[in-house]
Amino acid sequence: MDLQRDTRLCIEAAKSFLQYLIERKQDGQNSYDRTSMAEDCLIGLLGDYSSNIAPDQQSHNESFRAALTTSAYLPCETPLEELHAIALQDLELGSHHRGKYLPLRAIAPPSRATGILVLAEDEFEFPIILYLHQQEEEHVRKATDIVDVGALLLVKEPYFDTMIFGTCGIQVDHLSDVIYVDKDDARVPEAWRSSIGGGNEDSAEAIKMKGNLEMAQKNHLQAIREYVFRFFFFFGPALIIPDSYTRALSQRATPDQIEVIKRNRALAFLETKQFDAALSDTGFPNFGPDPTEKALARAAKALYFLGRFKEAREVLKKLCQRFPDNKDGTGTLDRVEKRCAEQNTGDYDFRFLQAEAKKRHPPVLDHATYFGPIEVKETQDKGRGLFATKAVRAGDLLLCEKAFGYIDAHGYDDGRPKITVTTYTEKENRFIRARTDLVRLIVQKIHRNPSLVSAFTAMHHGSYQTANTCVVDGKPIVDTFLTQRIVSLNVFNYELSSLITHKRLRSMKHTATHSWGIWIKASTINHSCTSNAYRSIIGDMMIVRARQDLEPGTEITISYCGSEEDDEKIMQEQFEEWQFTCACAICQDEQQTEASVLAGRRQLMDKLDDACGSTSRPDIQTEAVEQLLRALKNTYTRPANEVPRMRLSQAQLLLAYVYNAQNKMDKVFKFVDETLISFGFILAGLDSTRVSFKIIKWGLVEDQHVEVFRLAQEAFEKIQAREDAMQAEEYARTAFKIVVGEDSSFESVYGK
Ligand SMILES: C[S@@+](CC[C@H](N)C(=O)[O-])C[C@H]1O[C@@H](n2cnc3c(N)ncnc32)[C@H](O)[C@@H]1O
Repeated sequence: MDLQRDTRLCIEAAKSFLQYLIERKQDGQNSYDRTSMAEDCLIGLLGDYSSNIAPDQQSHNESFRAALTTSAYLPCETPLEELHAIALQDLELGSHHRGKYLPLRAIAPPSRATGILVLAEDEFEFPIILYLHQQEEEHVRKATDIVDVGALLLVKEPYFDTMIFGTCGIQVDHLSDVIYVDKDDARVPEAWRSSIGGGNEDSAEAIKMKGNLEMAQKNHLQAIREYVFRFFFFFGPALIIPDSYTRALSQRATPDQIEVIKRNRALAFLETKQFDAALSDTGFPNFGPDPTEKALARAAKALYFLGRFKEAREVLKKLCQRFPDNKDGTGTLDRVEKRCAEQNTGDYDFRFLQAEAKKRHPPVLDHATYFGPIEVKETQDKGRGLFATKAVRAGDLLLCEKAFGYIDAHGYDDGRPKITVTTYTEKENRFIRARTDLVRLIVQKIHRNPSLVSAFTAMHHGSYQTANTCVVDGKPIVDTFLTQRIVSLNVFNYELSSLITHKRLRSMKHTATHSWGIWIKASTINHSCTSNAYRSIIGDMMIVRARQDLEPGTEITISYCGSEEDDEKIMQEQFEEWQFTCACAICQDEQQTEASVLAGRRQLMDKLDDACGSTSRPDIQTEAVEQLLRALKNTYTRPANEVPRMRLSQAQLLLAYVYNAQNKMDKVFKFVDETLISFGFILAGLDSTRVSFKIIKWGLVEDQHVEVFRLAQEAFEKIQAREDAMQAEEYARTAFKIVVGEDSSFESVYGK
């Protein structure tokens, strides 16, 4: 959020609060003490908030909260009925008031910072700033829909602390720590009940009608969203709140009325992405002997969004059977059948996925997750890991997983307001913003859908001590700090698709990662610099393919940070974020090699870079480069198929191209061979022995290998070795499939 805008919002909120105080003062409703305290509070808020922002910083942006997060603390695990009320004057600064709850009433309109700021009072009319974090963004739900003037809330185990503006207030970091209540709630102070006016006289039917009216008022938007919902699988702003129906259900009603109210509320829950609750309101799985069309249709939708495609299919079959005229039934059944097929076989229409990823913003795709021959097991020293359950070949699909949470940071460049902390660079900024948004997205998702909590919280979270309870007051406990930790240890970032990355690398352009996501199963894969699997991306679908032939029981590994770094120190620094030290063959070899040898290798590498980097291909001093390569090879004691030497490959490939241009075919084969050997491949048929071309062992396939195999193909064609050329082309295609995730786009990049 733009600081200027942020400040303006605060000032506006503060002004309206001051106005409110003045009016109350004029009405004789306010004691002087209280008003002056409120004013102090505001002066603190406005003064510190705006004076902290130097004018030259105002064009910069970012999440204050991201930079100034409080130390982690656990959410409240105690049911409300076991907590005791506390008043503001009894709060201690810097304390989490365990065992207590604080009833508050909002007394000014809310404003947005990275969360929602609202001025509230307790029953003794003491004002306080309440800072609600992890709330939905304004474009999803208006702040006034969350907490407007007059809203009553109970803050569980309130955390009273100084805030970023230098004033003090109540920080609510965990969504489950605040409960919004009705004026009828027994815990609402008596004074507020009477001031708000009479009890609830509306009948269930009357309140239901109100709910229907709310729905009807959104008719136009609703129609649009229904269209989007069906065809683009994307929700627009969640405007319909199921509260009226919930209130209606708390009144006396006949079973038929309850049935109807629940069905209506199911739709409202669907609209607000509360799929568990929607499903429960439809009656699923026991619809009774005479299920209604709406109950079946809504249950199927909820199941679809929860990824429970097989159950959705059964419900839809029932819907189509009983209500053959239902306009959604057959179409949705077709779609569900496709998801079931994807889930069972991993048979995706990848061309379609690529097209969808380009078209959708954000590129969140409508496809099912496939898990191939894999299982999660404990490793000896790396926590859990993913293992192959069957023999697989290089290029085989191990999994294709839809993201649990996904953020496309493209929006930060133009459309949406930027947020930046001035002490962070632009790149770090994007990084912080994306993570902050991803945490909020996940917190919101699991808060709304308790059935998803356990899979997410089982993800690796290092030494973080989690709460002992999962559910309190009938709602899932959502620990923001645990979510932050899980995101930081498991997040990956990408371009829109690996196909785009591949094309960019091919044309020597820089790649730019914009998207951040969490993939639950894929996150069980441990790192190795000599990994035997490769992850690629299409929109929010992560694809993991075998990079080599794998025996059953082999631990599947991927590289967390690319293989271009071969400086051990730099590599290990990258792992600090994940809190481990890599002990793969490359890292071990670096550690065991004498410092003088490493220094000599670095010097030779610099010379090699100079020899290759400054000249255009035909001008390269081939003999000098070959000599440097020979000297470099002598600095390694173990063979390349055990300890790959990726950095040598660039010069080797360059030589292969130069010799190809000079039609020195023996040299072409030699340097194609050496390029691949540097990546750990073992090959036959690329030397003077006239055996057929064959990969005996796949190495660490990377994007450039598609070109390497195509060069081999061209060279074989030149010497009329057709079968070997065809074999090389097949390898090029397999390499493409591994790095891009699919090979249906191969021709679009390389032609026929
Ligand atoms: C994305 S998780 C991988 C799955 C994790 N092992 C689990 O139990 O869920 C990343 C964490 O796994 C561990 N890890 C991954 N690769 C490792 C390696 N090569 N050596 C040691 N620990 C590793 C580290 O604790 C790291 O923070």
